[in-house]
Amino acid sequence: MTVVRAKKHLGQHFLTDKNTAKRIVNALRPEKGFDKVLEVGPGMGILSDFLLEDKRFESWLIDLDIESVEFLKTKYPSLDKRLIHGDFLLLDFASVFPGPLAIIGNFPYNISSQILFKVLEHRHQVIELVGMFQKEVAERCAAKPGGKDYGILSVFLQAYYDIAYLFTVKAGAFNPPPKVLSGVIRLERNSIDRLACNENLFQKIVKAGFNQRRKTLRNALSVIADKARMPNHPFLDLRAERLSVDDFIELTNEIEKSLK
Ligand SMILES: C[S@@+](CC[C@H](N)C(=O)[O-])C[C@H]1O[C@@H](n2cnc3c(N)ncnc32)[C@H](O)[C@@H]1O
Repeated sequence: MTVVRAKKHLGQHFLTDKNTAKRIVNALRPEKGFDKVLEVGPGMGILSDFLLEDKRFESWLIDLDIESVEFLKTKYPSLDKRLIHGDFLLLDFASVFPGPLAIIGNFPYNISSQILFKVLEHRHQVIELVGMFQKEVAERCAAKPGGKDYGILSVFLQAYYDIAYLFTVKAGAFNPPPKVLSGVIRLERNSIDRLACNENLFQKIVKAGFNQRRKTLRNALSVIADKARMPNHPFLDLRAERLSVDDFIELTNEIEKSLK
């Protein structure tokens, strides 16, 4: 079988280390309630080999690269409609996967944030994600309050998912090797009721707070409402990076009350 030529614009760095591939697939926890797994960007199938062996769930693959898809068609002739040629970012989830599912991938790093925002958009279906990102992005997802990595992506993701940083992968595990280290993380959907607040206002507050992250929240949030209408709450004297997700929820509820 000829191999797929690595294309830079598709973020193609093929993992060659089978042990790493196995560790990524083994990090899935179907006992959490999914029976379908969608692999984003299977490339030449190093993760798919392990996924398709696992009979606890049904695996689906989507790749944007026609050369990869042709390669995988020959490699896994029985996959049929479970091998999709298409753009994950444009995938109409509801029509292909009506129920709960997990997402896995050694993701193309050039579209990491878009992948994560797509997952957030479909958070009611995506109950788990296991995958590899550029190490910095993986660290940002899992970051705790107080550090420079903690930002909008961390708060939005952690509002809906419990996140664990699993392990780091060196550039030498890929062909061609990327210029950066990689990190594998797992996102698990947390309790649906956690976000007991006005989600729209929550998102506005988080965005405004981090957009001017060196200012106290009282100053940064003046784009949302006049300072005089803000509650007298101690969180407003802090910078956004000091607040946990639960603190942001509490603040959202306080601000909503005082704006009524
Ligand atoms: C980093 S490579 C990983 C390939 C393979 N999983 C591996 O571990 O060797 C990323 C893969 O994502 C695919 N890809 C890039 N953009 C995509 C998109 N928007 N939707 C689906 N797949 C995409 C690329 O074609 C490539 O196969």
